[in-house]
Amino acid sequence: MHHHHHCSPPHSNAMNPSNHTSASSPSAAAGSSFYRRLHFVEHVQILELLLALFVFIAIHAIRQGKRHGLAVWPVLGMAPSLVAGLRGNMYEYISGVVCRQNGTFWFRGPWLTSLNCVVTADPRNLEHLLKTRFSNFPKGPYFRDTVRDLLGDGIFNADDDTWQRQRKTASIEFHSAKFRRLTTESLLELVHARLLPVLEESLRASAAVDLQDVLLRLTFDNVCMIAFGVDPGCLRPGLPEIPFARAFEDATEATVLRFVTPTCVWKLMRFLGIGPERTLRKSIEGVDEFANEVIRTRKKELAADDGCQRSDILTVFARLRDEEGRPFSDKFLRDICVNFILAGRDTSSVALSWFFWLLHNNPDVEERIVAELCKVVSERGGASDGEELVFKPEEIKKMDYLQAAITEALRLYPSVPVDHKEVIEDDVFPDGTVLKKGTKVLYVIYAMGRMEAIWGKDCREFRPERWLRDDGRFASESAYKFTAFNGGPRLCLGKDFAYYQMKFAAASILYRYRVRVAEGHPVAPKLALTMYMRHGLKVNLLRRDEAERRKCLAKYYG
Ligand code: HEM
Repeated sequence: MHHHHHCSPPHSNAMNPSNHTSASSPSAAAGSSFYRRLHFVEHVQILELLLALFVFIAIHAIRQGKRHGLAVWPVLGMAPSLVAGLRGNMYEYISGVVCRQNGTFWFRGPWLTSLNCVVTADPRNLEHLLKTRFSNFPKGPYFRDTVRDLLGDGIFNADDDTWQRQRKTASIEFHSAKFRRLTTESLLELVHARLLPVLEESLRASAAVDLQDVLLRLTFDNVCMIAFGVDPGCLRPGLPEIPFARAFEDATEATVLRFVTPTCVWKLMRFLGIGPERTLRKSIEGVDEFANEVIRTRKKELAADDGCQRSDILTVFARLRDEEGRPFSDKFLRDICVNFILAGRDTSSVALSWFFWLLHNNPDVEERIVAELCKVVSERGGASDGEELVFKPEEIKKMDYLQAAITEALRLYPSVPVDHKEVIEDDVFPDGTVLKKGTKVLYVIYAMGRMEAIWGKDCREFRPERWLRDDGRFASESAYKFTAFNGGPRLCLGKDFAYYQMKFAAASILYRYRVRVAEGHPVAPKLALTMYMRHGLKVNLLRRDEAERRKCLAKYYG
C-alpha cells in the first residue's frame, strides 16, 4: 500500500516554517504603501483604508490557504471557506481539501468557538486512532454532554467500563444462534408480509414511490423488533405516521442541531425550554413513553414466566444482574434500547437507497446480481416457486457478488460519512500530526472511499469486481481503509446483521422488480450525521419476469 495521498504535487508539511519568508513580502509592501499614504492622510478616505486593509488580509488569508488547505481569516478562521462548501456538496468539498493536504489538515474555527479540530482520512492515522491507541481516543466529554439527554449511558455514548460491559453482553448476544433466528424470522415477516405488498401496490397503481422512505420504515420496524421485541408497524400500506417513530426522528434531529449551536446557547435554550430544545424535550418524552411501556410489560412477562423464549436486546439485559446482584434500572434499560435503535435505524436503509441509485446508473451490475440470484435458486434443485420465492439464510450467504456490490455502494456512500474522537493525552499521528490533549479529531469516511492512494485510479467508479477474488468469492479489506463500519474494538456490532438485512431485502426486491429512478429526480446527500438522500429516492417499479431472469442467467453463467 502506498501512503502518499497525492491529488496535487507533493508539497511541504503543513507545519513547515520555510513559507514564512514568502508570506512576509506582501506585508512589507502593504506596510510601506501604508506609510506613504499616511502623508496624505487628510485626503484618504477611511473607506479606502479599510479596503486596503481588507485586500492585505485577504491576500494573507488566501496565502495561508495554500499551506493549510483552506483560507484562514482573522477571527473567523476557516469558517468563511466552508460557506462555499455549503452551497455545493460539503462532503466532496472536504474530501478535496483533505486530498490536497495529503490526508490530514487542521481545521481552524472562528475565535472563541470550540470548532478547532484535526481532519484526517489517512488509513495509518485511522489504525492508530481506532486500534493501536484506542484508549487514548474516546468519544469524549464534549460528545457525551451534547447527546446525553437522548442517549443517556447507552453504548453509543459510553466510554470505558460502561461501554465495555454493554459491548461484551451485546456481542455475545449478537453472535448467538437464538439472535440469528430472531433476525431471520423478523426480516422474513417484514419483507414478505409488508415490504413486497407495499411495492406491489405501487406497481399496480403505476405510482412512483419514495424507496428511501419505504426502506427507512422497514429498518425502523426491524430494529425495534431486535431491540424491544416489539413491531411499531411503520411499514404498512398507506405508510402511516407512527408517533414513536416521529418522536425518535425529531429527537435525533434536535440533538444533532446542538452540534452546530454554541454550547452556552443551547444550554440556555434548554433551561428556558424554548426553540429546538423545546421540541427535543417533547420528543424525548414521546420516546420515553413508548420505551417505558415496553419495559414495564416485558418485566411483568419475565416475572410471570422465566422460561420466556424471547431473545431481543431488552429481554437479554433485563435478565442480567450487576456486580451487586441487582437488576438494571428501567432508565438504563431504556438507554440501552434507545441506543440500539439509533445505531440500527437508518444506516442500512440509507445504504440501500444509494445502492439502488447506483444500480440504476450501472445496469450491467444489476443484471449480474440478478444472474447470481437465479444461479443460487437454480442450485436448489426442485421447483423454483416464482413470485412466492423466499431466499433462505444459507442462500443469502452464497451471494458474493451482491455482497460486493453493497460493499462498493458503502465505499462510495458510507452511511456515516464522518465520525469523531477526542484526544485524552498528547499524542502524535503516524503521519506526524501533533495532537494536544483535548484536540478533537474528525475522520472523513466519505473522503476515504474516494482516494486514489487507497483504491487506485478508478476510485470513483462503481465497480463491485474490486471486492472479488479470482474465484469470484468476496474478499474483505482492512477496516482502516474501508471504514464504513468503523474498526478496532468499536467496530459496528450490527455489521453481520446489517449485511444480512441489506442482502435479503435487495435480493427479494431485485428478483421481482426492476427499480427505475423517476426521471429528473434530484439526487444529493443531506448534510446530517447519517447520509440520507436529501430528496429521498422516487422510483418506478417494473415487473421482472422469468424470461428476463433467464436472460441474465444465460449472459453471465450460460
Ligand atoms: C449499513 C449499515 C451500517 C453501517 C454502515 C454502520 C456503521 C457503524 C459505524 C460507523 C459505527 C461506529 C459509530 C461510532 O462509534 O461513532 C457503528 C457502531 C455501531 N453499530 Fe452500526 N452500522 C450499520 C448497521 C447497524 C445495525 C443494523 C445495527 C444494529 C442492529 C448496528 C449496531 C451498531 C452498534 C450497537 C454500534 C456501537 C458499537 C460500539 O460503540 O461499540 N449497526 N456502526
